[in-house]
Amino acid sequence: MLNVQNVTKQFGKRNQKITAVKDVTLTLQENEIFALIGESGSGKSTLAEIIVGLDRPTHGEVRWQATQKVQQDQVKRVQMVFQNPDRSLNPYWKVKDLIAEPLVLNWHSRSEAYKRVDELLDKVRLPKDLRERRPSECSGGQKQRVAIARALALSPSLLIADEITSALDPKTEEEILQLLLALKREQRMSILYITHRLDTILGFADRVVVMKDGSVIEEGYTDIVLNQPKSEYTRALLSACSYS
Ligand SMILES: Nc1ncnc2c1ncn2[C@@H]1O[C@H](COP(=O)(O)OP(=O)(O)OP(=O)(O)O)[C@@H](O)[C@H]1O
Repeated sequence: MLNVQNVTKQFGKRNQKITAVKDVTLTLQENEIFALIGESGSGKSTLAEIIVGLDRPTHGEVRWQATQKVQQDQVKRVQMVFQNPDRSLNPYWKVKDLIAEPLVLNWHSRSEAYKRVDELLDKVRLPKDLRERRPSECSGGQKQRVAIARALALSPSLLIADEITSALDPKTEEEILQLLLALKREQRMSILYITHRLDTILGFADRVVVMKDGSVIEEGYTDIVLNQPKSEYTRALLSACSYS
């Protein structure tokens, strides 16, 4: 579905360059959950922002279906949910307006957009009475579901979830993972799931890429990478989260 081809991203000026992503090549398939794993600073968010079109690579490119370059319009095909809903959701807006916003920005009338809000709340298993609430009147898990509903409004084929469960308790985290699995099944969408915790992805992600210092260290089917890690780095990540 999408190829990331030799992508490198550097920040900073000539004598103080930081290479956040180094020559990364990977392919995302249709209808799969693809996990991007690595410790803090390994380049996961930078790569995600390049895929979603929020940033441009210094070298390399992102291509859809082997032929099309990512363009402005294709940003609709990929939507991103961020770690902290308190930063991504406007606190003064009601849930119905937060979810309707991408539709209104894409030429739907407000009444048409509001009609879709109930359907989107349903998709993320939230009750309709949440429509009139503001983010401060929702729990952390509910806020992430609102952010997911908003991301689903434009029916993307790829959803990027960047550490979306890191502020949630284990039970709510598990519920969000189950929701993503259901969305993959029901919407036939792909999900790029970014986390630093390897233990959350078994039985969830189909494939995994392990990143370190901007480079891909290891890649493969999740159960194989977790049960037979090839690199020392992956083994260390596994023992850090006491996976056995
Ligand atoms: N806008 C920027 N300007 C300069 N350096 C940046 C910028 N964005 C990221 N970096 C640097 O690039 C490297 C990779 O950062 P990135 O946020 O992609 O890592 P990450 O794996 O997502 O980390 P985390 O899990 O902590 O979010 C880090 O060294 C970071 O300091």
